[in-house]
Amino acid sequence: MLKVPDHQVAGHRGDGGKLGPLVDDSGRFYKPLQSDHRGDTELAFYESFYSNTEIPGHIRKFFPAFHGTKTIEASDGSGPQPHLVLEDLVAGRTNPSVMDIKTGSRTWYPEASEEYIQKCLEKDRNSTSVSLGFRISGLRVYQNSEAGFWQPEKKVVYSFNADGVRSALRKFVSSNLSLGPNVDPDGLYASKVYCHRGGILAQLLQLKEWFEVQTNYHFYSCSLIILYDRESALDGRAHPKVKLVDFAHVMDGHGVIDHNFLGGLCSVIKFIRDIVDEDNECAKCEVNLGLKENGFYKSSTEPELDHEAC
Ligand SMILES: O=P(O)(O)O[C@@H]1[C@@H](OP(=O)(O)O)[C@H](OP(=O)(O)O)[C@H](O)[C@H](OP(=O)(O)O)[C@H]1OP(=O)(O)O
Ligand SMILES: Nc1ncnc2c1ncn2[C@@H]1O[C@H](COP(=O)(O)OP(=O)(O)O)[C@@H](O)[C@H]1O
Repeated sequence: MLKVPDHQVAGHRGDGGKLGPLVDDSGRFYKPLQSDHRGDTELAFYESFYSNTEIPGHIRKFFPAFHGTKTIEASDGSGPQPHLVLEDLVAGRTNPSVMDIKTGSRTWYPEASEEYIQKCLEKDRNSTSVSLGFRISGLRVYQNSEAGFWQPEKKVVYSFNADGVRSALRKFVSSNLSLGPNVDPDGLYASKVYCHRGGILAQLLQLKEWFEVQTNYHFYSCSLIILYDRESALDGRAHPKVKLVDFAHVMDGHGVIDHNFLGGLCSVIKFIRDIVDEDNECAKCEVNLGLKENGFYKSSTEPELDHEAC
């Protein structure tokens, strides 16, 4: 049985008669192949990425598994349409908290039309993309069974400045958002989600190591998805994950570092590190996990990070 995903936080949505992704109950996410070059580009990326034997296994895990394409009834009622068949990143989680971070200060790619570049430039300048190297495109934070999710409206998210981004990243790991906007977010889950062994920070550092050397692809307008399970966060099983999605504008890297994405990634890491640095529980974790050396964060060299409590 296909349905519009409950946990989608950004992008084109399939409700209200529009074209958007669908999910089934066996853990698959069906993204419509966009009719212009975007669909072809994204399909070509998945095929290239999963046939590229140079991509290390510990890097593949940052990408949704790819199961080819399938023609299914589209969400907008337009009849059977081809879709990418992907792993549903939140399958099996009851109330996942999810954030979409569009990474890179520049979302337009060199070969784009002047009209498209202008449209992207406007969004990049009017958001934190240019100033911070990334922007939050959407988020959804689970609170409790009574309050449900905190999910600010799109126009609120799009108006975040640097302080808004900082606050949203802290709210993402807080338990008291339902008490109202005047209550300081408690950051209760920061240690379990951001700096936990195998947590978001360690995964981002691992991804950064790859971006420091990979020159095959340039990831324009691509998003980092960060997610975790709040309900089990306090007993150390938050299962925090970093994933990459949206490859509709991935270009050939031509042997050059993707400094646009890498710069944005470093900036995301810095924002999360600042939250971690202020957190007492996290301070213990950093020492235990050896994330820091002489006061500086070092990149993880562990090929597989596990989820044991630190
Ligand atoms: O169609 P629009 O104007 O809503 O723009 C889409 C963006 O929505 P936004 O307006 O920024 O909320 C949308 O952004 P989000 O994923 O919602 O952040 C995508 O960038 C989409 O591009 P593509 O499907 O990845 O090629 C964008 O589509 P295109 O700009 O490629 O048409
Ligand atoms: N494989 C996936 N599994 C679960 N959710 C996904 C997956 N891919 C994307 N999403 C959700 O859909 C949103 C939009 O995805 P994206 O690929 O950027 O679409 P668009 O091209 O319409 O912008 C993401 O922010 C995320 O919430």
